[in-house]
Amino acid sequence: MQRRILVVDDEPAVRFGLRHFFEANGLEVVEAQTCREARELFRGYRPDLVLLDYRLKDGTAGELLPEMRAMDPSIPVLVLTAHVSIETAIQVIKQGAEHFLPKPVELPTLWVMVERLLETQATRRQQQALVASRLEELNPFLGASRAIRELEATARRVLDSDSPVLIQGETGTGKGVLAHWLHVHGPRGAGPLVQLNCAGLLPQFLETELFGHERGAFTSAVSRKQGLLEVAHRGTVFLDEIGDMDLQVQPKLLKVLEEKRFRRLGEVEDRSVDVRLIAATHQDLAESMRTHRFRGDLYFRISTLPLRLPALRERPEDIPLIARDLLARLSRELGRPGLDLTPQAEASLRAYSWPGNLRELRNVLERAVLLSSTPLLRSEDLHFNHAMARALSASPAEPGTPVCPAAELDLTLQEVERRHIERVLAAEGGHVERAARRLGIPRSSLYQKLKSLGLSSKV
Ligand SMILES: Nc1ncnc2c1ncn2[C@@H]1O[C@H](COP(=O)(O)OP(=O)(O)OP(=O)(O)O)[C@@H](O)[C@H]1O
Repeated sequence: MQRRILVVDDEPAVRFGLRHFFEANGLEVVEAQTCREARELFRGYRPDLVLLDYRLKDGTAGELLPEMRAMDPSIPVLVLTAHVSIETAIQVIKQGAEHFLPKPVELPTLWVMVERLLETQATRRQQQALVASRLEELNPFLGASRAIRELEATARRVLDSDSPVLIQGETGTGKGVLAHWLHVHGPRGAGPLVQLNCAGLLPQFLETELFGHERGAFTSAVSRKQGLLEVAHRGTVFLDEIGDMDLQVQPKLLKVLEEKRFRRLGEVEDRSVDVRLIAATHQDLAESMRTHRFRGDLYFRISTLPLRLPALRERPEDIPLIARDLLARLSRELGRPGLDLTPQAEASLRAYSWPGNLRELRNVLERAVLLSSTPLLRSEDLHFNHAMARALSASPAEPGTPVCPAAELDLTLQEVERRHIERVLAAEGGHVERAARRLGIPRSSLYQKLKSLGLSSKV
C-alpha cells in the first residue's frame, strides 16, 4: 500500500522540492502551508508521517504537536527548522516529535529517518490490526437476556441476505464485533472484509478511500489508486460511524448500493462491484435525517435490516457471564490463571450503569486484574467512573421546566462547565473526540479543560 506523508511548510519552494523527492521515492504527498490547513489534513487524511516546519504563519510546531498527539498519537511527526536552539529542540521532543532536523536538510539523511519512521508506523498499525482481528474471536451474543437472544435470532436471519445491515447501539456495545461476526459467518466469509471509520474524514479523502482515483484526477493523484470498494469485491465493506459521513459523499454510496456501480475519481466509465454493506453508528440516524444531517434516501436504503445492540445496563443479568468470559481471556493474555469474582464483586458489577458498555467492563476488569495481587477480585478492586455514570443517568429536564433549576443558580460558572462537560462525556461514553465535537471545541481544548477541572476522560 502506498504510504502517505503530510508536508507542512509555508515556503512553496521547500514544499515543491520535498514533494518531488518523496513522490520519486513512491510516497503519496499532501501539502499544507499553515497550522490550520495542517490540522485539517491531519484529521481528515490520516497520514503515515508528518514533516512539520517549526515556524508557520499562523503558529508554531509547539502549538500543533500536542493537538496532533491528541488526535492520533500513533502518527510520527518529524520537525524541521531553520532556527535551532537546544531549548527549542528539547521542547519539541518533549511535546511528542519523533525527531528534530535543522534546515537546510540533507535529503539522504531525511530519507533514512523517513524510512525508519514509516517502518515503525507500519509495525504499530499491524499491532492495531491484530487487536482488531481479536474482535472476530469475541462472541457478540453472550448472555441469556431476552434482548441478546432476540438479537442473535435476528442476526442469524440476516446472515445470508445481500441487503445492507445497519447496526446501532451506544458506544462500546460491540458494534464492530457484531460486524465481524456477520462477515465471518455469512456466505462472504472467505472474501475480504474492509473497514473504514467515516468519523472526521474530509469528504475528498473519504471519496478517494472509498472509490479510488485515476492518475491525474487531482493535483496530488500521481498514481492510480484502488478504492476500498474494489478491494472489498465479493466481500463486505464495514462503514463505522456512518452517521458522520459527509452529505456530499452519501449519494455516491447510495448509487453503489442501488446499482452496484461506482466510478473512480477522474474516470469516465462506471465499474461494477459486488459488496455487502454493514454500517454502524452510535447516533440516532432517524433524528439525523430529520435535522438534514443524513439523507433520507440513504437512510431508508441502509436501514432495511436494522440490528440494535442493547446497552449493558439494559441486561444486567448477562454481566456475570460476560465478565467471567472476559476474565478467562485476560487470564490467557496476562498469564494470570484462576481469575474470578467474589459474590460482592459480581453484585457491584451488576449494580453499576456502564456508560461505556462492554469496552468499559473490559477496562475495569483489566485494571482490577493488573492492580490486584490475588486472582479472586473483590468489589474494592473494581474502580468505577461514578461521576460519569451519574452524569449519564441525570434525567433530562422536562419540557417547560426552567433550563436552570433554582439549586443550580448557586453554582459557579466553572462548576456549571464541569457538570456540562461530565454530562456530554458520559452521553458519548467517554469518547473525547465525539464529546469535543458535541461541545463545539477542538479535542485538544477539551483535554486541557479536563485537566484543569481535574476530570478523567477514561471510561
Ligand atoms: N461480545 C463481547 N465480549 C467481550 N468484550 C466485548 C464484546 N464486544 C465488545 N467487547 C469489548 O468492547 C470493545 C469495543 O467493541 P466494539 O469496538 O465492537 O464496540 P463499538 O460499539 O463498535 O464501539 P464504538 O461505538 O466506540 O466504535 C472491544 O474492544 C472489546 O474489548
